[in-house]
Amino acid sequence: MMLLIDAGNTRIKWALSSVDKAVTGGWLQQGAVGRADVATLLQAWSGLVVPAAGMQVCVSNVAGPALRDSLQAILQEAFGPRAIVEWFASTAERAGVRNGYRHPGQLGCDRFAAAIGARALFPDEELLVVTCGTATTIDVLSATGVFEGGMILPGFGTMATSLALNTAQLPRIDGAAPPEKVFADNTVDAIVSGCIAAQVGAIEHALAQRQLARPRARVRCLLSGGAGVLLAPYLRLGDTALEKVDNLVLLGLQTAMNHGR
Ligand SMILES: Nc1ncnc2c1ncn2[C@@H]1O[C@H](COP(=O)(O)OP(=O)(O)O)[C@@H](O)[C@H]1O
Ligand SMILES: CC(C)(COP(=O)(O)O)[C@@H](O)C(=O)NCCC(=O)O
Ligand SMILES: [K+]
Repeated sequence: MMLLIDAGNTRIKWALSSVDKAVTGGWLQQGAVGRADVATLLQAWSGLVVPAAGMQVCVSNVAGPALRDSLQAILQEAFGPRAIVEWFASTAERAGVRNGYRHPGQLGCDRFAAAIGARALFPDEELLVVTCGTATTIDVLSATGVFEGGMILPGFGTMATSLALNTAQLPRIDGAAPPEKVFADNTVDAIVSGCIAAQVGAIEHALAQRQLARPRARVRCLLSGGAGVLLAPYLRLGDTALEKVDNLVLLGLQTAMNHGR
């Protein structure tokens, strides 16, 4: 049994996985909580049955040291010394993915995990790995498993919130429905439409740049993260296949754990 944890800047996602190495995904249980509700994880995890050999835990945390301390305390309280915890980190190579960052440790460990998960799902394919969370990241993984590099931009929610914070007249748009028209006739729809355009535009631009650089290569685009569902219907990727994948980071942690260091 393995407890996999993806602590992002907005939400903490987790899943309990069996140790059957042949299976990718196949969660026994899963959940997600907002960062402010991290304490509620104690209740969720205290009920888990701990195997005799202990509970293997793998955490990807990009949400800072305070959240790490909270998670550490919760894991300690839930499992005590029976928790065997790995704090997943970006390294030069893991589970068949080579990290092309100049300083490998600087790459967000969620991005490295997502790349490992992507390669487990589509081995030997060139992939554009897009994660639409607090930030949107757009990363290129070569068919030979090299994380070649990527882009970071404000995520959909972060973009919209920054407008509300930095202007006098623009409201927050939390939970707004997708707009009926691209060129909107009201403020909320205009913000949503603009932020969708920025996100979708960045993804399409990234794909076009990759195709310019390698015209004959086939690329598959993987879309993950909280805002992925909102954005997917607007993406126009031509011949490029689009796969919506839940929990790419958790899949990557599972793959990395099964692969060993
Ligand atoms: N139902 C939804 N519709 C649109 N956007 C959503 C929805 N749920 C979450 N989001 C967006 O997803 C982002 C959080 O996604 P998540 O993958 O949990 O981020 P992180 O990994 O950074 O914690 C928020 O910025 C929010 O904009
Ligand atoms: C880019 C990120 C903020 C994404 O975080 P998220 O949206 O998943 O909360 C995170 O991967 C991070 O802090 N990266 C470190 C810098 C880098 O990857 O280059
Ligand atoms: K992200």
